[in-house]
Amino acid sequence: MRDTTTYGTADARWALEARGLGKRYRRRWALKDCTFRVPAGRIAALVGPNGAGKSTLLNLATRLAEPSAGELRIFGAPADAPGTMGRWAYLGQDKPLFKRFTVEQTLRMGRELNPGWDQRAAERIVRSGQVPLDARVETLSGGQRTRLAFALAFGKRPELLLLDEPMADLDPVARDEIGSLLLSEAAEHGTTVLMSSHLLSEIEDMCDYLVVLAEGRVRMAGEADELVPMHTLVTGVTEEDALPAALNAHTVIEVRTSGRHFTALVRRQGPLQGPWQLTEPGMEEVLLAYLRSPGAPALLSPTAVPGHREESAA
Ligand SMILES: Nc1ncnc2c1ncn2[C@@H]1O[C@H](COP(=O)(O)OP(=O)(O)OP(=O)(O)O)[C@@H](O)[C@H]1O
Repeated sequence: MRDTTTYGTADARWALEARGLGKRYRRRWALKDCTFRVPAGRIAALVGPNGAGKSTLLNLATRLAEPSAGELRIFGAPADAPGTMGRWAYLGQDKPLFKRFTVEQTLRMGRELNPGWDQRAAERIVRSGQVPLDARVETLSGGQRTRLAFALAFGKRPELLLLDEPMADLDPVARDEIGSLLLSEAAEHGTTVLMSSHLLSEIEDMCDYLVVLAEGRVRMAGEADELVPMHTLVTGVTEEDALPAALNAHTVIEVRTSGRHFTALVRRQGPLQGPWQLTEPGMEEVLLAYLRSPGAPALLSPTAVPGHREESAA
């Protein structure tokens, strides 16, 4: 039996906190030794290549799967503690809705199943997308269904919204609309969002916190504003067909060469001095480099390390 008594109000500042979290399917670890946290109120991206463990992490948070190791806390309480389930809403790619229900009946079901239901918010979301209340779900377009699924999720008034590539099947216009809707609803209610996505431009536009997974492990986690500026793109000429030795003082995440020229994304460990051209990478460039280099040393900003200066998230 797990301890459900030790969490207090201070811990609730962390929407998610994983310590040594792991999930094994037969002999293979889908998620291993994951330790990170996400402060409440952030729009966090969950990024990683196919098979990195993103859905597994969301399944552990939503209790669709049980951890094989470690623990996961949601607002300071174990994910399986009584009462935790009412604090989050989950939206996956498949968006299970009853096809024969009308939009209105779907919202009524949301109201009947959820004690804290916010009918006004749910209706505002469907109406702002011109989704007719009397239309049957089976007649809605993919974008309209996604909007209805968002209305169900936000109507629950969750403190934490967990999204597994919810916009993957939308066209660019619908994606932009739903993205704006998500940001404005989350800002209005102070909702924490953890959103898995493969679209780096979408992440750069929407997210202020990053959790990067590769091969089941956390490769990077923390405030985007802290993590991205720790990196520099270095362009120069190789020395004897290799990266200049002076760069070894830094953490080289990724190197690409073309003839005698190299471009390296490095995590600075001090001043960068040499006959090189230095540029500041954007979030997308940093994420791409980490996604292409799953073996790169992990990077967690202090906010993302459980137990580290708790006051830093305030
Ligand atoms: N129910 C399961 N049984 C066995 N293996 C599983 C199961 N679910 C996931 N896995 C394995 O765990 C690993 C992580 O899968 P997961 O779906 O979490 O990755 P993902 O990052 O969400 O990938 P994608 O971007 O493709 O959706 C994969 O190797 C996958 O095959």
